[in-house]
Amino acid sequence: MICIISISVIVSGLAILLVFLHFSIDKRMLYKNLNNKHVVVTGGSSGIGKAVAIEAVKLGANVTVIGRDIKKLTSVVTEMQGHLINKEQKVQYASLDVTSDYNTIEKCFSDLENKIGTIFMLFNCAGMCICGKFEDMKIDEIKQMIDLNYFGTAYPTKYVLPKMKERNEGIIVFVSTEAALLGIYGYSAYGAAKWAVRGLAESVFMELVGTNVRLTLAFPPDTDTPGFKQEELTKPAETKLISGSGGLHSPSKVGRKMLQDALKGKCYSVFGFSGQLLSLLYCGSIDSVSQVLLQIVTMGFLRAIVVVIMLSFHKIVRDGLSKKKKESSN
Ligand SMILES: NC(=O)C1=CN([C@@H]2O[C@H](COP(=O)(O)OP(=O)(O)OC[C@H]3O[C@@H](n4cnc5c(N)ncnc54)[C@H](OP(=O)(O)O)[C@@H]3O)[C@@H](O)[C@H]2O)C=CC1
Ligand SMILES: CCCCCCCCCCCCCCCC(=O)[C@@H](N)CO
Repeated sequence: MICIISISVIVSGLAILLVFLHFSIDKRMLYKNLNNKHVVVTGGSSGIGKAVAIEAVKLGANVTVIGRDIKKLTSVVTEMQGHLINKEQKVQYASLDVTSDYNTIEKCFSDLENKIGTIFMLFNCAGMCICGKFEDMKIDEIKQMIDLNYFGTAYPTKYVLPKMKERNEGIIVFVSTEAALLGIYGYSAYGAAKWAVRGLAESVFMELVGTNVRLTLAFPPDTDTPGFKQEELTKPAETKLISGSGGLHSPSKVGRKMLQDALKGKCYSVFGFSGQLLSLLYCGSIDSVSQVLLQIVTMGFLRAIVVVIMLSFHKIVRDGLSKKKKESSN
């Protein structure tokens, strides 16, 4: 009897929760194309940002790519011109260091809008990783990680956000990393900056409730870009092993998934098995009833699995330590 009563209490509680969620979660926006829309991609001259920019051109957008090196920028503009789908479409570049002070960012973005129109979508892809244990990092590298990855995202966002809210339309994408779902050896200064990006996003999510402006927070795994090749040169062996367990993915696939998720109005954009697993467990988003249900049903079980995975990562670190101890005593 008690059993039947408790089961029916749980079932009806769940039903009430589902109905509540159905009516309380903001409906997702859905865009199928980007015709006549201005899309700005910081870091659009290489890697993931370049892939996003080309994908946006294929969807009919007017695209601006931002970076520092003019050679790389002009070559991407030429590449984008090869993918235009209509005659009115415009593509351009702007040379800007996103770690500049806010006034410089504001001036550049306002010029961009004067040239090809109000910004509908901002992709913050400019960023980089200097790997190393925290105690081995140079002081200016620690600062550089925050200046580029955090302020390089926060300032352009500060410019577009109030205008988007005023128009009640627009999409912003933050590019974080899987290393901002789970702290990882060797991604200390970099990871902290990307956690800051995530922290900003998760507050802004709530500040956007009830509006038609959307923010997508992307958590890419290792992606085979020029930036990735550069970071591999100084990456600790432990970091390579741990980070590599999520696989190495192509920038075009990662960029396309990110753009599609953003057009669907998703809060989180993850890639591959590791992204699904980590975002299920270390979740801060409420995207849909089915997502919440899946989290509730699988959380305990998946937590157990990830504890084992994390312990295996600890073992990699310990093994690395004893290997180094042995080497130094020889
Ligand atoms: N590749 C990977 O494994 C992963 C990457 N990420 C993140 O994805 C984003 C893109 O990375 P990825 O494609 O690998 O990097 P790339 O190094 O290939 O491209 C970086 C882009 O950012 C631009 N950029 C760098 N510094 C500045 C600056 N100060 N001002 C303006 N533009 C700048 C670069 O142009 P220029 O140098 O000319 O300025 C380039 O266009 C980064 O935020 C990165 O942290 C996240 C997870 C995994
Ligand atoms: C069967 C295996 C399951 C594994 C589950 C857990 C996997 C954790 C992987 C963490 C990957 C972190 C990638 C960071 C990429 C990044 O930001 C840098 N490349 C910087 O550019």
